[in-house]
Amino acid sequence: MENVTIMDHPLIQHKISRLRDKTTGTNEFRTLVSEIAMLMGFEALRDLPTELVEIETPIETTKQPMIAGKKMAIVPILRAGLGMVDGVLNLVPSAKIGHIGLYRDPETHEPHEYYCKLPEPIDQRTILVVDPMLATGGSGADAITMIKQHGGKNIKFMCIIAAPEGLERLHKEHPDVQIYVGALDRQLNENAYICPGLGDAGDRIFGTK
Ligand SMILES: O=P(O)(O)OC[C@H]1O[C@H](OP(=O)(O)OP(=O)(O)O)[C@H](O)[C@@H]1O
Ligand SMILES: O=c1cc[nH]c(=O)[nH]1
Ligand SMILES: [Mg+2]
Repeated sequence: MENVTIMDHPLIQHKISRLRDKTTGTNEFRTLVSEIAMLMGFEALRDLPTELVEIETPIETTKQPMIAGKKMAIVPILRAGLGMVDGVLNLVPSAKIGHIGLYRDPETHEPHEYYCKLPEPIDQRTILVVDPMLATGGSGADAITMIKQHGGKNIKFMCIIAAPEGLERLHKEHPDVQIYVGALDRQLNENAYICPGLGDAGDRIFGTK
């Protein structure tokens, strides 16, 4: 699929396997989500624009590449996306952060919006939307639609685990968005949870249930 990257790095795979284990507690779970976000972010941001900047080394003056401007936004989908923000911020400490609040109705599995605040000027930023889980794809697709309605253009989406159904939906509704997936799982179950998955990412990050 064009614009879709499935991570195959052994370090990422190992950490995702640790996340799946139901005996992994909140503390380790949070750390792993943050580490995976950083490793995936490294790949997702490989096309960040650079510009040549004059630098004086102890030997001579030279022009060398540096990240152009400070026009990046990380946009977590609340709540679970929050767990991925720190990891990406390690890579781009000056990034601005937007928030999109969506929860999935437990019966219909449809996403409901409850918050949206994005950094301006959103149309000039590289936007990295983060959410650990892409299940039916409804939340991811709606979040990207909201960002586009606010003027966002250059959008990437990064999730740790995706179901085939969600990946297909997101790609179909937003073919322009580059999608980065840590692991592509088998299927959704009757409650629209990802199998084998890791359970409810938000509950495991925040210790709720
Ligand atoms: O692809 P979808 O079928 O839309 O499902 C994925 C969404 O479900 C989870 O959020 P949830 O609604 O549990 O909210 P939470 O992060 O507050 O727990 C997850 O973090 C995604 O946002
Ligand atoms: O498997 C799933 C599906 C949606 N949201 C989650 O947190 N986990
Ligand atoms: Mg949840």
